[in-house]
Amino acid sequence: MVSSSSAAALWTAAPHPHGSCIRIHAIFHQRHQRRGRRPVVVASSVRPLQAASLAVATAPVAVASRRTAAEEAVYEVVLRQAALVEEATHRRGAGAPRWAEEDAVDWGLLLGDAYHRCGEVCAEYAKTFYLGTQLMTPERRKAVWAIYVWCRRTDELVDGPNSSYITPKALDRWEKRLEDLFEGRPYDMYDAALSDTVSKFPVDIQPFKDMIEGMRLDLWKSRYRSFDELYLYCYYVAGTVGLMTVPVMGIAPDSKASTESVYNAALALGIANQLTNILRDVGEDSRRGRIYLPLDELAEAGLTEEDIFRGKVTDKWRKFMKGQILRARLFFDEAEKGVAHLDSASRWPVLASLWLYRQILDAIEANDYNNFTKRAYVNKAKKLLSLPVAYARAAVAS
Ligand SMILES: CC(C)=CCC/C(C)=C/CC/C(C)=C/CC/C(C)=C/[C@@H]1[C@@H](COP(=O)(O)OP(=O)(O)O)[C@]1(C)CC/C=C(\C)CC/C=C(\C)CCC=C(C)C
Ligand SMILES: [Mn+2]
Repeated sequence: MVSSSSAAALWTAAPHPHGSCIRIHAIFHQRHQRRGRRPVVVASSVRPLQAASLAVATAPVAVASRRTAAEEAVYEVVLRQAALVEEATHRRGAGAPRWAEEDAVDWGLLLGDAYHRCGEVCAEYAKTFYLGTQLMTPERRKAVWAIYVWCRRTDELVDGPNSSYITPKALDRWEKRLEDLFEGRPYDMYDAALSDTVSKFPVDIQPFKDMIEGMRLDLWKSRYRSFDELYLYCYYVAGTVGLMTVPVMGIAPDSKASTESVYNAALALGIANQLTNILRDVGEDSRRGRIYLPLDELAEAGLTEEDIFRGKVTDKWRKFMKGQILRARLFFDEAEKGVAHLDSASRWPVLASLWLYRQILDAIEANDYNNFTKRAYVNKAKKLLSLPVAYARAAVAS
């Protein structure tokens, strides 16, 4: 949660810069058909983990199972984003970056200031992550900050001090504003930074729209019947972040991995983070009338909604939690495999954030699965240590 002064800072209106008219054309399917590529068959090593991990509490991962409807929907976006990146690489090879043709307007000082403010917001809300961005190239660092700020603001709409005023209409307006900034018509300074970022990197608008969709869900949905439903929610609010950021962080030029597999790993990191968030916040969410746990799995474990509201740690609860933690760890494992394929300067912050988040799961165990009244957290010393350790690991991997 954030302080109201920070929230206010995020919402400060700023001058409307006159942007260039840069359009993102993310028409994966058309290109796909035009080039007569094979339909995409997802190899088991790169397919999302969702269906596989349904059986998490009882059996080893059954990777061969078919993709579910939610996975299909999410994977479409992964492919689209991957195709955009491949196209950008292709064009760069041909000596004509897509964005260079139209990027005629120099926003000069205004833009510098906009990015600077994004950095300040990051430093305030996410210190470790901010530190982790310091080794990235300035262009990449600024772009990740701009994406971070847009995500933070979007989350603020439904979780911040003004959340009680937020209606679906307000989210529609936020989405229109997103479309405008992708077309070079930013509304304020933070938007201007993102507008510049999406003109320079091959970022697709869909993950951003999907994050807003996740916030729409939060306005009315407080139960998830199955993991399939929960997976889609996690994709919307967190998996999308992976898809937004990989085009900026870059894939290592010498990586042999397919673009899709790197995106899958990025998606997995977002899902893992959100599942961890959910497991950490069970008590807090239940006090707001929300249960982000798959109801069918709760029932299978012999637990009811009442048990969640009562908040008593029982053996049934411990067993249930062990299964949920195992599933979150599987997603982290999947994500970790992808980190080595990122551009070397970007591995460090990603690895550090992965380790930090994963340690929240250890903390839940250390609290004897009492996530009703005890908040699982990673202490400052561990947080600080994660950066140099991740740095050393990332250096070894390059
Ligand atoms: C190949 C490979 C592994 C690439 C890595 C790709 C990558 C960087 C993935 C990032 C994954 C990530 C950090 C996801 C964020 C997940 C998250 C915690 C989402 C939160 C949603 C709502 O949660 P809730 O309301 O339940 O909880 P709170 O109490 O509000 O916390 C979010 C808050 C959505 C908004 C997300 C952000 C503000 C984070 C955005 C982060 C970035 C743009 C930077 C990511 C970069 C690095 C280096 C970690
Ligand atoms: Mn939130």
